[in-house]
Amino acid sequence: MEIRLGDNQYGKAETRLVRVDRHPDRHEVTDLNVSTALAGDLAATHLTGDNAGVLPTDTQKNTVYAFARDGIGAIEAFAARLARHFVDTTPTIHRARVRIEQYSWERVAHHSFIRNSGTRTTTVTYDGAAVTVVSGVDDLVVMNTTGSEFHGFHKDRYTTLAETDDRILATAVRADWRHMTAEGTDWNDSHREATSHLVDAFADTHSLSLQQTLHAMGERVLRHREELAEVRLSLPNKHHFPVDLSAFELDNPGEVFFAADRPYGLIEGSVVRDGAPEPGLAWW
Ligand SMILES: O=c1[nH]c(=O)c2[nH]c(=O)[nH]c2[nH]1
Repeated sequence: MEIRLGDNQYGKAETRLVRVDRHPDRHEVTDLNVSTALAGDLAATHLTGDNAGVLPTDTQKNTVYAFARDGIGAIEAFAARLARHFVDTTPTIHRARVRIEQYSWERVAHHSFIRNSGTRTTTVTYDGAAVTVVSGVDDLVVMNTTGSEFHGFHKDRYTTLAETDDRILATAVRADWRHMTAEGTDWNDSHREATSHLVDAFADTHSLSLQQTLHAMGERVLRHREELAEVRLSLPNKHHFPVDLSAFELDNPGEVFFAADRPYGLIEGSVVRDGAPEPGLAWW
């Protein structure tokens, strides 16, 4: 019986990096969580413990901090710089994936900030030939207090869910969108616009299911942003159940809800532009 080493990768997960840009009139904060993953000729370390081809994860972490000394810029560009460096300067490394989460700080005074919810994300991969860029958001919490229905669903002997023509629809959006190319895009502008299209579509869509809303959100982004090829969405259905107040001889005309945190429906899907380039390493 042959047993072989399968796919593998390694890196430093969740390097926390904060950079302060000190301008005379104001400070700016860049607050990141950076994860690197490298793959290549790494059989020796797995099979015999020969580490000659292993760039330590500690070095990967140090590289993140050292590169930040020159400035960070858009996280997509910073991730691409790191990914290229690991592959182009380490003979055994043939692929790098750099994932960055950026926490949002809003300046309220010269050097004072409030942290906003919602995280900007990117995943950049490089295989020595092509850079693939995915941008996104995570934990973008949105709610519609009406304009959402859910009825007509399949029922079997275990179904107890009541049909509704008016419910709260709330979710914490995770969205990842794949760029057509790695060059020529204003990353900050593209990110701001794509995020605002997602939110607008969530707000504007009269929803018959969260699945329908998911499709509307992805479609809205692709219709407006020609630099994007595909949007993948993961939408937890943050259920809000009307509380039965009849025991207290009170009615509840859609005003008092129990906000459940689990379990939650998890609605996931992708919306793709016809004829877009193949994803390559985008989702690796
Ligand atoms: O928008 C919804 N989609 C579902 O698939 C589903 N299932 C469920 O119980 N509630 C909902 N809501």
